[in-house]
Amino acid sequence: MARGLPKVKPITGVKHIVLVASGKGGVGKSTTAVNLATSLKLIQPEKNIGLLDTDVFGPSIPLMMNLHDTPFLTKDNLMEPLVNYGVKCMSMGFLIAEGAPVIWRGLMVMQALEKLLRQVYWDSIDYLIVDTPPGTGDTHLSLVQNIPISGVILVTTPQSAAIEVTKRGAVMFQKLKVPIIGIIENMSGVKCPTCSSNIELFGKDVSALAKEIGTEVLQKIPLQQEITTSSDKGVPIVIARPDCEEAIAFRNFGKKVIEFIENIENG
Ligand SMILES: Nc1ncnc2c1ncn2[C@@H]1O[C@H](COP(=O)(O)OP(=O)(O)OP(=O)(O)O)[C@@H](O)[C@H]1O
Repeated sequence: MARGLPKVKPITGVKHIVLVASGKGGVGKSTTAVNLATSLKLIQPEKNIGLLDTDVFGPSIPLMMNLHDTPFLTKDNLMEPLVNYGVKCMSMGFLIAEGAPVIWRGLMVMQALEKLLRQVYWDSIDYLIVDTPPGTGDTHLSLVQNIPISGVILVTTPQSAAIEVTKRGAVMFQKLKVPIIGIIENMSGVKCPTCSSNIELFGKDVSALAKEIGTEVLQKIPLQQEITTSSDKGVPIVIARPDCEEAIAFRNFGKKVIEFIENIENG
């Protein structure tokens, strides 16, 4: 290894780390991470699931998981994750006052990330889902250089602007030798409230991108108002309306992620 590069070191107690990333902001990355983590717990209740929010500037997990307390410290000065829906969560949002802006330089962001990676008492976790900031920046590079990552999920909307940056993200992860588990096509269409036909809002074909980067579209998630309203209330759609089409789609996606991890475990 070149001098000065950090060494990849597991997070104590954590078996598998899955990143959720997107090129563009606002495409539903946190929504995907939250519904994936809660789906994994619903599908495999015996497993321990963690959700780590590494978006230091715009943490969404406290709102989406309805967690607003400050973590306790263990006697070894490690932060105890907060738990909801059976998922252990950690976020910068637990450590700063709600609504307060984070005005930090890069170095401070890296120190915060180090804290989130190394000073959390996860105890024992089978799958740690890591929500990342939008784009491909310092945080992504630091994650890849510091912790072993089983795979990454790319989230995009079927819109040229989003697809283009997703491709750049994919190339970055490929260069860094992080396996791409697949793509989530979010807001993939909207159901007409009168005739139920699918309206393709953005109209681009994400499967072409998937083919180009040698992966697959794991799941299409429609644009559905209830995803936003339940998410804003701190209840992921897979918990709020487990039988709706979107919740089934998220669970289906969760099964594919489990399959991917089990394939790694079985060599
Ligand atoms: N399929 C969907 N249907 C309806 N609303 C959605 C859907 N996916 C996400 N949203 C809503 O869109 C908004 C943005 O979603 P989210 O915060 O998950 O995106 P993000 O990519 O993580 O954003 P950021 O760039 O801030 O990290 C949220 O209000 C969320 O509830």
